[in-house]
Amino acid sequence: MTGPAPHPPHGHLAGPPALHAEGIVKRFGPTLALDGVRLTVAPGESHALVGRNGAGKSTLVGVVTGLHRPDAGTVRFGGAPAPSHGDAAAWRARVACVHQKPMTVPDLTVAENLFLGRYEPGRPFIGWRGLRRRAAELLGAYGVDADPRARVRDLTVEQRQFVEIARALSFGARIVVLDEPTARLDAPGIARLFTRLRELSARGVAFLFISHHLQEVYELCTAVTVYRDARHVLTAPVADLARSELIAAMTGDTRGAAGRDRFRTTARRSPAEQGEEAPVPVLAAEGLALSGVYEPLDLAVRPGEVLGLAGSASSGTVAIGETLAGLRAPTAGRVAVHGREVRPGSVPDALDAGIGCVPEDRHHQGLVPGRSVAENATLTVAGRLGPWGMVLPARARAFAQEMITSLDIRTEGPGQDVDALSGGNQQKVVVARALARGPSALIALRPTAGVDVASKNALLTVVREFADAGRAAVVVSDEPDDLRVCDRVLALFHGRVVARFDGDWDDRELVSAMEGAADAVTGPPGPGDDATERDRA
Ligand SMILES: Nc1ncnc2c1ncn2[C@@H]1O[C@H](COP(=O)(O)OP(=O)(O)OP(=O)(O)O)[C@@H](O)[C@H]1O
Repeated sequence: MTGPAPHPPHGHLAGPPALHAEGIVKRFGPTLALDGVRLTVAPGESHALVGRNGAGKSTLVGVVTGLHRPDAGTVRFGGAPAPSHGDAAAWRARVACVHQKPMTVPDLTVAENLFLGRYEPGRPFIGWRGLRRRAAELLGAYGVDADPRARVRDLTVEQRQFVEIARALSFGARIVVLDEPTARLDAPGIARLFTRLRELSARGVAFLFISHHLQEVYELCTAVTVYRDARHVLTAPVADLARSELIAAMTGDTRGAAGRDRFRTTARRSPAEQGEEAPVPVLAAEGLALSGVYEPLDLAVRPGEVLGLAGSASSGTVAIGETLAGLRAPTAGRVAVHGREVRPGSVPDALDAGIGCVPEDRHHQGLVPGRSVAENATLTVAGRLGPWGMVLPARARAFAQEMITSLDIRTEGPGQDVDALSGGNQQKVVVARALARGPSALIALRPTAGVDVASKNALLTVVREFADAGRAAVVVSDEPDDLRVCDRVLALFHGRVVARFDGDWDDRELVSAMEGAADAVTGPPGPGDDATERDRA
């Protein structure tokens, strides 16, 4: 299926490619991150770049945005050679990148952010009124609904992304790189983003879209390029490529190893179905509440069980998971492991009680930069492996090696610096770390964010096996694919349980419950199933 670059979707947008990269080679020390790859994005085209964790996507983004100087190869914008390295303003005028992490300055206003780094010729002072007026015009021109006087920190993720896009386009860029732009948006936000991107495409703006969500690729993009192990594998019109072919190109496996229904066959362990008496829960919460975030909740996760907490960004599910793991103190209620009460809001006590956590923000709560994969994977067991600061390398390396294999972490080995791993592989190290101490209960907050489609299954299999060994797991996610590993799922909307799913469920019902369409607890209650909301009045 390798072929020439796809044609632009609309005849009137023909012209030299918005972006053309060819023969790009990039090394990081001994690692060959890009091995002679190419990429061509036509004007007005929405082009997806996909590949497994570590395939080289972010490195390519770095090369075409002027961040990394390639060791070989050429980059052209609209037919003209890329600016010289170091001329940041010239790069910004050609290509923009909207990262998962906002590049805007949170304490400045929208207007200030839009005109940051631009001087007005002949005017020594900034005219604030003029600035705001021009900001309003710019926002209007790109259909961005944000007040120029608002501080960027007060904007929603969605508004911030639009401000960044408007800013980039006003610099003259005709191609925008979107790196996992939907990661922190809920379903309506994603729909609005896509509508806006389609409008901009129709006006000739090209997009390079990096995503592990293949359904989004099919929804938004007209062409797709696949990289695998630092090489270009395929470029094709999205419409011509079946999902199975796309996954096969990413994994190099034509036998469909990344089958999505893997967990459907796993026997779910609802005691109700098995007619058993409910065993004593491993992890229990009673009347757990966080004022203004989620309402009082009882939970009981039994041995062998994976409980799902499903909900969008504002549902409170992440906060519940963080409370269970001691990252937040609840305003009411208690948490216990095997009947032992855990001190509220204490991570060390939660760890001692046997709770392991995969936090949502791996950059702040997950990894220690500048340390090896083995050190990071075993951080919480430092005490067991040896005195502080003297982690026994052999045991740490053995555990890390086991995790590298079972979680499919792409690294040169346990001794590699964690900073050198790709984003998805760093996430897997965070999962390893949560398991390092042999916890009884695992709390996994959006564990597969940034993880590629094949690695997702490896990771969810690890969660399933963790529970199957008689322990308990809680998976917080808004992705039906993640929730398939669960025995039962509670769907939350605005801090309240709105639906319960037991046994086999329909993903569409689950998604509509997360979007607030269901406002009743559904599904048969199991005996002793106390995972319902309390004190609703
Ligand atoms: N700063 C760096 N130093 C050393 N190696 C690096 C560095 N950045 C990336 N690499 C290596 O380059 C390769 C490609 O990484 P890259 O981040 O481009 O992958 P990716 O496709 O974006 O992956 P992901 O989907 O996980 O984000 C990986 O083997 C990675 O370990």
